[in-house]
Parts: sequence; C-alpha cells; structure tokens
Amino acid sequence: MEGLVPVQRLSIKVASPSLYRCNNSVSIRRSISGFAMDRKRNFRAPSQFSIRAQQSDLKESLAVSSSSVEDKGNVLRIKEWEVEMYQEELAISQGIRIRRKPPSKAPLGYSGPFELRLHNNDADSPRNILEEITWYKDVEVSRMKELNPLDVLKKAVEDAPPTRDFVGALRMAHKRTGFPGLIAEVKKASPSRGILKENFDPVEIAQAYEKGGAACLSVLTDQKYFQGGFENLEAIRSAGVKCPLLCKEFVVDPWQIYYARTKGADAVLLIAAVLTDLEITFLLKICKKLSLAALVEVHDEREMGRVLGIEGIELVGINNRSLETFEVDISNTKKLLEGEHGRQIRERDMIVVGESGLFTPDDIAYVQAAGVKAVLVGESIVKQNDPEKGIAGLFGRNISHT
Ligand SMILES: O=C(O)c1ccccc1NCC(=O)[C@H](O)[C@H](O)COP(=O)(O)O
Repeated sequence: MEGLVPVQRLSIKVASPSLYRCNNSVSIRRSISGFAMDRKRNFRAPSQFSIRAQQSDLKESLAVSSSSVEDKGNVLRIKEWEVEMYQEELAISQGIRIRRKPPSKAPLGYSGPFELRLHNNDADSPRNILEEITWYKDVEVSRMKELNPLDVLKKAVEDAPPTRDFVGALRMAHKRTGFPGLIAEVKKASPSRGILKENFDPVEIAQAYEKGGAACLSVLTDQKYFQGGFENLEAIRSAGVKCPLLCKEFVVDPWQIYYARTKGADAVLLIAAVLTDLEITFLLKICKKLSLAALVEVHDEREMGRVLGIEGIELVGINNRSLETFEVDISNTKKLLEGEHGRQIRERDMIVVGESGLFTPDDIAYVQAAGVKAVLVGESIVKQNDPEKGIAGLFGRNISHT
C-alpha cells in the first residue's frame, strides 16, 4: 500500500459523496449537523472548527445506534476523520496547499471511498515551515485548551478592558506623517533568520517603537518558532504602551482569538494560506464580537482574490515573504495591487499593509507608491541597538510625535 497517491491528487468527486454514502448507521449529515452542508458541498454554517463541540450532539446520536462504548468511540473517530477529510478537500478546492494535520490513515473499521487515502510515508512530514508550524499549532492549541477552557475565556473576555482602535491608529498615522502607518514588530527570532536580538526585552523594544512613532505594534506570541510568548503581549499591555497590539500568531482555531483577547490583543492575524474562506468568515465574526481588528494576510493573487470575495475585511496584509520558501521580494506588494484587485481595494477604501523585507526609505517609498497605507516591519528595526532611531532610519525622517 505504501507509495500510493494521497487522495488530494485523486478526483475530489471520488471522495466527497462518501459523506452521504457513509455506511455507518448514523448518517454523516446528522453527525455533523452544525456544519449544515448543502448539496453543492458548501458548508453553510460556520462551525467547521467545532468538531469537538459537535461531539456531545454526536454522542447522543450514537447512543441510539451503537451498542458498546467501544463501538461508539470508533464511530465517533470515523466521523471526525471524515469531516477532516472533507475540510481538507474544501481547502484544496480553494487552492490552499497547507495541510492542517499530518495525513492519517482511515480509522479502523471505516469502509468507503476515503479509504483510497492510503498511507504514504513522504506525506507524513510537513512539506514546508508553514505546514510544520500549522501542525504544531493544532497540538499546542489542544493542550492549551485543556488548561484554559473556552467557557473560562469567555467569562474573562467579559471583564477585559476595551480594545484600542487598530485600524484607526493606522489611518491616523498615515494622515499625520504622510508615510504608511507603521506596525513595528516585537520579534526575537524567526525560522528564516534565526536569532535577531540576543538581549531581548519586549517591553523596552515596544516602548522604543512607540517613542519612535509606530502607530501599532505586532507581538510574536509563538514560542517554539519565534521565541515569543503571550506573556510578552501581556507585559507590553500592562507596561502602559498605548499603541494597539497585533497578536502575531498562527490561528487555526477560534479558541486562539478568545485567548489573544484575554491577553491584551487589539488585533489578530489570519493567514489565508492556512484558512479556508469559511474559516476566515467565521473568525472575522468572532473578532467583531470581541472588538478585535483582523489583519488578513495574503501572499499571491489567488489568495488576494479569495480575500476580496469575503465581506467585512478592512485590513489586508501582503506578505512579501513566502512562508513556504522564505523567499522575500517586495515587488510582490506591487504585483498584487495592480489591475482589478488594486481597483477594488481603492474603491472599498481598504487598508493594505506591506509586510516583510522592508529595510530602507526607498523600500518604504516603493510599497507606498504601489498603494499601501501601512507597513509591517520587524527585522530591520528590531536588530538596531536603538529601535527608536531604527524607525527614523527606515523612513529617512523622524516620524515620532515630537
Ligand atoms: O519570518 C519568518 O521566517 C517566518 C517563517 C514562517 C512564518 C512566518 C514568518 N515570518 C512572519 C513575517 O512575515 C514577518 O515576521 C513580518 O512580516 C516582518 O518581516 P520582516 O520585517 O522581514 O522581519
């Protein structure tokens, strides 16, 4: 069986009908009722993350159909697996290359078209860093959820201080300075660059950025790959820094949005290379409910097209770095803002953020001419002994309030 083609390279039509032809006694339609799939194989309800939340519903149905606890467990696993397969197909159909989990064999006892997804050793390793991070997040979030259940977070959010206006701060800075509003990144290390700053003091850096005229800050909260942490976000917020804060995370689950809000975030990052349109739509709704801004990041034309088709997006980031290959090319910003996409963005008065690889006043001028009203900058300023002066160097002028 080894070496056979994973199912995503087979026709989607082969696999999808299994959702309806499921040969278990509880139909998959019933078991994932919260997903409410229609005949065109579109999810209608925004619950595709909530497989765990669906479990109580599912367990109820299984009580009717299965005799032993073991049987019920197996049926549940099969159904979870089928939903995952279906979600992956949906992602592939939107051009998403990042797989959300390592491909797994069908659970024991499953018989149906999804069985064609046979084990393939190569497919068990992440294909690039973004995929690796995404797989790791899935495990990390499950662990963190146990320590901080969603119910508890929801209560904490009720008592949390109000958020600051992230988008408003960028617009104001653009107006005040005539330059793109700066989102300055508090980042100790990255997978592509290694350690950027040895004696890393997040609060000191944040304060220096604010003094230097940053409109907003981006705080890396991922520990494993960026040596960041939610404690940095909390510490910066508690230290009295006034700039709105972006929680720079790899969001794969709505739980992370609630968590970010309790830790002092004013905005979160959503990466289109990882999330389906429906997931983005759903996460945007949660952001809105929690008064958080969302920076939706794209890297190519296809992702830009998808994001422009989603309602309610105010802030689009164009990453000049491929998170699959690490290649950085600032002409990516220009390319993605040309033609019809650029026209729609101007017409809708969206703020585009040029991200990554910006080092000089010429770089800033280049992306500004391409149409960005904000920039997200890490390496070139965090590496400076004096990050406040680093900002003046980046813009070729002092952009602080003084
Ligand atoms: O930077 C990386 O190595 C990286 C790897 C995998 C996922 C994301 C990654 N970086 C996130 C970013 O794109 C940057 O932190 C951000 O845009 C700032 O870029 P820069 O000014 O070049 O530090």
